[in-house]
Amino acid sequence: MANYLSIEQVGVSFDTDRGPYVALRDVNLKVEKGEYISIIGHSGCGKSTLLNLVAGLLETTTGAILLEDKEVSEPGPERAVVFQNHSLLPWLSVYDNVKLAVDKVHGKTKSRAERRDWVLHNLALVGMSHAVDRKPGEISGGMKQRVGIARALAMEPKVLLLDEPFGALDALTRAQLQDKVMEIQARLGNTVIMITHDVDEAVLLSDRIVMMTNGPAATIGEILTIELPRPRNRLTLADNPTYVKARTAVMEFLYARHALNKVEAA
Ligand SMILES: Nc1ncnc2c1ncn2[C@@H]1O[C@H](COP(=O)(O)OP(=O)(O)OP(=O)(O)O)[C@@H](O)[C@H]1O
Repeated sequence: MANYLSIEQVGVSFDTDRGPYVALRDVNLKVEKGEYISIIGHSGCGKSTLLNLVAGLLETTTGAILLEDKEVSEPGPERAVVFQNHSLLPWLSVYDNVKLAVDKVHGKTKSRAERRDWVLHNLALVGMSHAVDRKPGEISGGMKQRVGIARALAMEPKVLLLDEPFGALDALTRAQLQDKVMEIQARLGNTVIMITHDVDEAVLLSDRIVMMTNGPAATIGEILTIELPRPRNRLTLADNPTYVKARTAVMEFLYARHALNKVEAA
């Protein structure tokens, strides 16, 4: 099968006052359609840089990113991003925030009524039907994040890019939203790339966990395949040997083999 998303020999170097800073070097990754990939690594290793490259928000210095054999060179609705700090427009209602994206992407292909149904359908998917008329300032952080996910899904992206989507949420809301995303992915078969700092989140949600080495010149250190059947249930997995083993492997990578030394971490 041809590669769906292919990150080939990618390197990124930033110009800084002190000369070029090589953030990423020799990053290679092939992602299959429908895969759920997590990227984990210490702060500053280049996770967001990698995600921004796939989003087309940043250009590679070397190498290329191909989606269905087409080189990624700019942002596009086929690669929708959900950021940690929900980027909803505060003066628009929940409905209008999603509608804006739907009009942009489906303005020419769907009728007015179809677009309205599509906005409502995606808000229902994330469990937000009850708050369509509210403004972002009137809903919780978890609800805002749901709207951000609905907005991204409504664009029917080939790849959904999640940059620490649950990072700012309390533990309970986080768990609820993780379950929601798993449920949606099971239903729609989205291809997802998610940045996380949370080992349990990575193991629970992913088909594969991409573990990054520390910068400068960070790269993929190891890729761990999570052989757990779906649907996955956080309660029954807690003492599942495969789960525990995967969790330990990620911890070992991050805190033993690629631990940040105290000077770096300071
Ligand atoms: N525009 C830029 N100019 C210069 N250096 C940059 C730029 N963007 C990122 N960097 C540097 O590149 C490295 C990778 O940054 P990036 O934000 O991708 O890391 P990260 O792994 O996502 O970090 P975190 O987990 O803290 O969000 C860091 O050292 C950062 O300081």
